[in-house]
Amino acid sequence: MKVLIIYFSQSGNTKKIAHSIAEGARGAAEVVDIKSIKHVNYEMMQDYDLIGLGSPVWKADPPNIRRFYENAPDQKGKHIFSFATHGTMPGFYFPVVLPNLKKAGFTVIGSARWYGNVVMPGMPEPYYTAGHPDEQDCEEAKEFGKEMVLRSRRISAGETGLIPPMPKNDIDPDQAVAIVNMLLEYGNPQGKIIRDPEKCIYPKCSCCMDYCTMDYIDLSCTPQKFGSEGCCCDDNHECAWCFMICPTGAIRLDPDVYEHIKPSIGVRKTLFEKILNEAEEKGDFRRHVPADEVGFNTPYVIAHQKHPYFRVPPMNQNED
Ligand SMILES: Cc1cc2nc3c(=O)[nH]c(=O)nc-3n(C[C@H](O)[C@H](O)[C@H](O)COP(=O)(O)O)c2cc1C
Repeated sequence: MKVLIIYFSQSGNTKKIAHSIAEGARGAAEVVDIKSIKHVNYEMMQDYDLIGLGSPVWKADPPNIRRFYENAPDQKGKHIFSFATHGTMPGFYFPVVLPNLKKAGFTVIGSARWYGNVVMPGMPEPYYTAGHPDEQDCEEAKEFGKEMVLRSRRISAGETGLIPPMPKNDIDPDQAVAIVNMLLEYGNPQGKIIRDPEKCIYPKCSCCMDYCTMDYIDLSCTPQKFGSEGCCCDDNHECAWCFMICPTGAIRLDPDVYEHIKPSIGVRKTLFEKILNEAEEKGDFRRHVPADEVGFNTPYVIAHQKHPYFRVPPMNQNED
């Protein structure tokens, strides 16, 4: 059996889980390849019997994952499993992603999710889920990878009863209201993203262009293109990665990041704590950061006041 694991990962959590899943799958399948979604096309998927598709949770699904399944040609029953990493509110991911994979013609044979640290300009540092994915998460991911290969084989051999039902849309009402409100927000809730060409050192650096989830940036053309609007980014998917990884501070949020995040500090605290306390009681969440040490007074970009706020490796050094 040939398995292809495809992932999108901004801050590295999903990539770590994807590699653990691949390691587990290698114990049961002949060939297991792993690739970032940036390096995958539909044609190459035809060579594989089983696909694994993973990403972080962004409200529901990140826009590049949505683009992947919405544009996919009919997959004629090809087996797929879905996996995700997330912060406090994973609720909408599987109920949105799995039916869409089915609509694209995949047979969805399983799904699993793990907690991951959250790196966003205005989110607490440390965050509640810091330390995840940890060793136990990776062990679980290995098991999951192996189980998916074995399940795919058995389903192909006729045990179609092993195909799990589509998830019920039974999200906790508080979480649902919070997520729906986020989805309805107009523009980027973290602020409009603006690039100052005077401070930009392109072509010496092309980080923002290489890492843009939506390929919104092209600094090689004239006039240069930056963001969803061409001259700035105001996409409501709440990404601010170019701002986080720019080494020179050429990319800023408008209104100014400090002014922007001040009013939102602590707004979601009660909800986050309620959700995580319940998850902890159910044994779904293991804390590495005690609740009273979560950095609500030190949002990420205040805790890390140096550029880049988050260091990414040059794209060509990414082995997958
Ligand atoms: C733009 C953005 C939106 C996010 N939205 C959610 C969300 O709605 N629910 C949630 O639980 N986590 C959310 N997160 C947290 C990520 O899902 C979490 O940090 C994930 O582990 C990141 O994975 P990565 O390191 O592979 O990028 C969001 C993170 C970002 C950057």
